[in-house]
Amino acid sequence: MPDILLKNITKTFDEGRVIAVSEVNLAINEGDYVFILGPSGCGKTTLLRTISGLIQPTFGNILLDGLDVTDNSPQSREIAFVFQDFNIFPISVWENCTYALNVQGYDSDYIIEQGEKALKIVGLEDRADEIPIGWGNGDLQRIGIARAICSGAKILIMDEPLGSLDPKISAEFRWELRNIIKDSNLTAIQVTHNQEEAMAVGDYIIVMRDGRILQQDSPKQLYRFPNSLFVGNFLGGLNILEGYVNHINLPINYSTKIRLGGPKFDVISKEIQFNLDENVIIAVRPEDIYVFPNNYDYEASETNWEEITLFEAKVLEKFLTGKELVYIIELDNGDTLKVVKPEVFKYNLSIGEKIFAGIFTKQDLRIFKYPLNLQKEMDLQ
Ligand SMILES: Nc1ncnc2c1ncn2[C@@H]1O[C@H](COP(=O)(O)OP(=O)(O)OP(=O)(O)O)[C@@H](O)[C@H]1O
Repeated sequence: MPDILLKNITKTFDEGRVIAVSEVNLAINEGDYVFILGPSGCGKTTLLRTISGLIQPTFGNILLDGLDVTDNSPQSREIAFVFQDFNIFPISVWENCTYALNVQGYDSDYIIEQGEKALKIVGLEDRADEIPIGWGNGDLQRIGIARAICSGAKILIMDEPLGSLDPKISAEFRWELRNIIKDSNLTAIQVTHNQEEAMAVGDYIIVMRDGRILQQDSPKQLYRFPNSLFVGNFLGGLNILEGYVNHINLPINYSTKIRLGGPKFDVISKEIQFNLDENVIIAVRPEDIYVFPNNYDYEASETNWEEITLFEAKVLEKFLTGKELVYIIELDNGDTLKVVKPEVFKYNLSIGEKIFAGIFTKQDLRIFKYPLNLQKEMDLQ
C-alpha cells in the first residue's frame, strides 16, 4: 500500500481564478525519496502544503497509509516540514530539537529518547547544549532535520532545504541527507530548483507544469525517455529538429526525414504511433552527438557504424563553459545543433570547418508528435 496517495487533487485560489494544482494523482511508497521539479509557479509548494494539511484541497482526497486524512489537521498527519530558512530559535540545539514534543506534552522519557536519536542521526549529539548562534547554514539545517526526525514523523516534506547552502556544501550535504532519510526509513518529498541534486539523489522525480504532473519516473528514465518535449528540454536540454515521417517499418520503426534536404534517421518509438508524412519533432541531447573531422579514418575505428547516422555539418561556433566544450554545428539545410563535449576533447575542430556529425539513432534519438504550439512547449517558464 502506498504511504501517500493523492486522488484527483485540485487546489484553486481567488474563487477559482487561479488553478495552482490540477487533478493530481500520485502514489508514493514508504521509504521513497521523491523530488518535485518544475518552473516557478507550477504548483510545487501548493502540492506540498496540501499533502501536509497546511492548506485544504479544493477537490480530491489525500490518503496516508490507506487512511483518508483530507479533513484531518496537520498535527495528526505525522508529517514534518523542513524549511529553506531553517526556522531555528536562539535556544539550545536540544531545545530546538525537542520543542514540538514539549509543547505537545509528551512524557520526558519519550522526549529524551526521540531527541537523542534525532541528534545522533544528524551528527549533533555532542553539541546538544550549544546555542546555534553564528552557526553555518549546513549545521543549522542539521538542526531543522533533527527537529523533523525528533517529532516521530514518518514523512518528511522539504521545501528547498538545501537552497540556502553554499553550492559546495549543498553538493556534499545532499548525500548526507539521503543517507539520513534511508537509514531512518523515512518517506521524503522535496522541492528543489536544483535539477542536478534531484537527478543525483532522488529515487523518483515528479515534473510539474501548470499545476499538473507531466511525468513521474526514476532520474535515469526521465533523462533517457522524457514523455514530452517540455520534460526533455527542462531536464538537461534538447536539440530539436523539425521533420516528417517518410517511411514506416511496422511495428515500431519510423524513418524520419529532416525537412529541406536534411539527413534521414531511422527512429524507434514504442509508445507513440505516427502516420506517413506526419510532421514530427526529433530530439537529441547535446552530449549524444558525435563530431569528427572530415578526414576521420572510419575503417580504423572499432565503432559499429551501422547504428550511427552520419551527416555533414559545419562548425558555426565553439566555446568553453567551465568543464564543457560547446560546438554549434550547422547542417546542410541550415538547421543547427548544440554539441557538448568534455573540455579536453580529442579533436580540435575549428570554426568554419566542415565536419561529420553522427547520432546513435536507436539509442539516442527521440521522436515526438509536432506540438500545437512548439514555442510554448519548449518554453521553460
Ligand atoms: N495563497 C495564494 N493565493 C493566490 N494564489 C496563490 C496562492 N498560493 C499560490 N498561488 C498561486 O498558485 C500558483 C502555484 O504557486 P506555487 O507557490 O505552488 O508554485 P511553485 O511551483 O511552488 O513556485 P516557486 O517555484 O516559484 O516557489 C501560482 O500561480 C501562485 O501565484
